[in-house]
Amino acid sequence: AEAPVQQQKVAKPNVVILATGGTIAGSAASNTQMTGYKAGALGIDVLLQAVPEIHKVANVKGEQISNIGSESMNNKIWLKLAKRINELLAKPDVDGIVITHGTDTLEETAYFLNLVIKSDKPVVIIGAMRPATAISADGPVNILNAVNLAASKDAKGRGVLIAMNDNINGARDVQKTNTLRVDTFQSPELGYLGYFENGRPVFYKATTRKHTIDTEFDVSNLNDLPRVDIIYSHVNDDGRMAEAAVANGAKGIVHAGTGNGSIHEAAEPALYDAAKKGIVVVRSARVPNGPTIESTAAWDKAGFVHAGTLNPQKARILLQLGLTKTNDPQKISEMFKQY
Ligand SMILES: NC(=O)CC[C@H](N)C(=O)O
Repeated sequence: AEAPVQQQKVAKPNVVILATGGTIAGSAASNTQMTGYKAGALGIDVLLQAVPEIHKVANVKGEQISNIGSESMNNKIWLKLAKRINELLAKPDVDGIVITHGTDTLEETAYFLNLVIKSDKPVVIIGAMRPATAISADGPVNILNAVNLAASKDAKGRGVLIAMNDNINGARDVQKTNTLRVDTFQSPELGYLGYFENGRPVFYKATTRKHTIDTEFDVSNLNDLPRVDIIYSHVNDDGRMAEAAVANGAKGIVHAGTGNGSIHEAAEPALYDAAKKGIVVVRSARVPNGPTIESTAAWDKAGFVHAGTLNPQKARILLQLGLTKTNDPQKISEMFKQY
């Protein structure tokens, strides 16, 4: 006799949510309060209780990594987070990761993880602009979209993704572009990778830059990262900040220059001195859009690296990781062309 037709039960994907703090876990005194609340006040369990729908999509587990305002993010939490993600994704029964994070430095954590996670499984970062206690809080829908994305096979191999306000941005190109609005995360220069269409992630583009399993960076034996300072140029810049960076032990300096990464002539001597001491200097731009490219000036001769389309805070991360491998500006310059 023929065997009865069996209903094939498709197992739900397993997604782990790692909570680090931020407005998404923020609590205010009233539901009309949109600023001045306490970020990182609510634990992971409270966040997940607000979105029971996620359990239809995936088997979800939560872990608390930290509970801070992301303006206070540091190397220690970054390394803890990266090592935990690598450990989890190495398990065959973990299919994807969602990280909840404050929005202030979300783009930095995203790019850091994009360079050090050793798996092609989906890693999604989200935050919120309105505290969890607010009317029309944006956290819950971002959590639902993020779990959909982390559970999706389509999200594999695309690098770390940011899922906020129904858009999918890539870690390398995303920026917080507005201090208050919920549509703050954009990739103004290079565009979104995709959108959520009725909760379903749909991709239209992919980055050409190396990430995750294709990078040379490995944090598994690191307990700290090299010190890199950012110096923001302006009228009357006189190089004192560059001197202070050197005096405080910077191994690298990112110069957020005017225009196409220009340096004030009064600040040049301090930066040339830094380069002579073996400190790697990267020229980036305080202008929000457009690449920082090579120059005909003495800057290239001095070995200053140009940041391309990375903004100063992202250039800083690539320089930190580059310095774990070499302090040869030429080799670091190659990294800025690849990542
Ligand atoms: N919207 C936010 O998440 C900002 C809150 C806080 N400053 C943080 O980044 O954690």
